[in-house]
Amino acid sequence: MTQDTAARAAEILRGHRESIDRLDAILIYTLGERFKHTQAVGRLKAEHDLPPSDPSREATQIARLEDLANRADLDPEFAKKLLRFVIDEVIRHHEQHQS
Ligand SMILES: C=C(O[C@@H]1C=C(C(=O)O)C=C[C@H]1O)C(=O)O
Repeated sequence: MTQDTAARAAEILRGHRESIDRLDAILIYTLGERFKHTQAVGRLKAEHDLPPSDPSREATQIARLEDLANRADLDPEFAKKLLRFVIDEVIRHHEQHQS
């Protein structure tokens, strides 16, 4: 590899990493906003004696996310695992609201 091609590759890598950093920030802020709403849902459920989890709502979301993932060129299995991970954390919060 010449010095020129190495410098060009380094520049391309830097550009990708800047984009990755911006997208990571979007992911974190988006998750923060999502958790604000789910915390409000958790308080509402606790006030009205509703169960922490809602499997039928989850099934609808998983089907929707699978479709979105396919359209976004994202592995649908990964998208489902990610949503499951997030929802499990939300349910844990809801259980804490009820105790
Ligand atoms: C947020 C809710 O509570 C739980 C968490 C969900 C989520 O994080 O999307 C979905 C369904 C519920 O199991 C809800 O009922 O809407």
